[in-house]
Amino acid sequence: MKLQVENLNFSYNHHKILKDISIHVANGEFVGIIGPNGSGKSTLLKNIYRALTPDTGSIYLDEKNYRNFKVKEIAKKLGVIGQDNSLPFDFAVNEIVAMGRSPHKKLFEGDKKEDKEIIQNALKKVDMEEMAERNFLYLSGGEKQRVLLARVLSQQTEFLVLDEPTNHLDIHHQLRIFDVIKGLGATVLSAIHDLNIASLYCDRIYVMKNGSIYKSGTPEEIFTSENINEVFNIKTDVRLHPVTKKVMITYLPESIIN
Ligand SMILES: Nc1ncnc2c1ncn2[C@@H]1O[C@H](COP(=O)(O)OP(=O)(O)OP(=O)(O)O)[C@@H](O)[C@H]1O
Repeated sequence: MKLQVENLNFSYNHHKILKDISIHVANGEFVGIIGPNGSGKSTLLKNIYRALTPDTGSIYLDEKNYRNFKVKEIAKKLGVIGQDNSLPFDFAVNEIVAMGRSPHKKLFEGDKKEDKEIIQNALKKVDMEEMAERNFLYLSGGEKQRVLLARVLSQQTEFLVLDEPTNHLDIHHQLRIFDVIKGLGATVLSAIHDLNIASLYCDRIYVMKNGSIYKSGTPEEIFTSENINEVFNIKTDVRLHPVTKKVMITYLPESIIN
């Protein structure tokens, strides 16, 4: 499944937020979006997962214009994790994960054996099997995030749009979730704050600044000290890690290096 966004513009109350955005994600590619707070990452993803409607521009999924997809058709193809997981879900964890199966079913169709296995497997992947019967409302922020990830895994879509999917997770679960997502072989577009995580997992990265695409390229091309300084106004030391063979960024804050 591939995505193409062409010349997308979006405004909130006549205030232009996204300016002429064109991006593409190839089939099976893992693409990150990085950028400072307020640069427009979430707004772009919301336009892509149809929570917002662009002012102008086009979005294509496998060459088909988005406007020509029915809602259920999109839900079979596109799994989404938004930024806000404080949803008022008064349901058990396994019921929420089961919701991921609904695009694949008819109205009022119950869970088959195959659905139950998919749900169980999704819970296992995010380490939430033990909490399957717990009420979602009373979970910690990170546990809620893992449940919503399990829901999206149970949806079994070819394309995932993720808005900082691990921002509430401890480092073990961050790596575990990204390993799981990477292992799916799905097409992924994800906003990521942690530059080292982006470097580890992304094939390609778009950098956003002030509502525009500032640069795009491989992690090696994007993560230079110069680029990071231009976008985030910080000093860094960047080198290729001998074990991961990925670019690793060490932050050099003023109070520590002086
Ligand atoms: N509902 C809204 N109404 C008006 N302006 C909004 C709304 N939501 C976001 N904005 C503004 O749009 C701009 C882009 O916000 P967005 O959330 O897309 O940034 P972001 O890059 O995802 O930031 P962060 O890294 O903080 O999550 C910001 O200036 C923000 O204040």
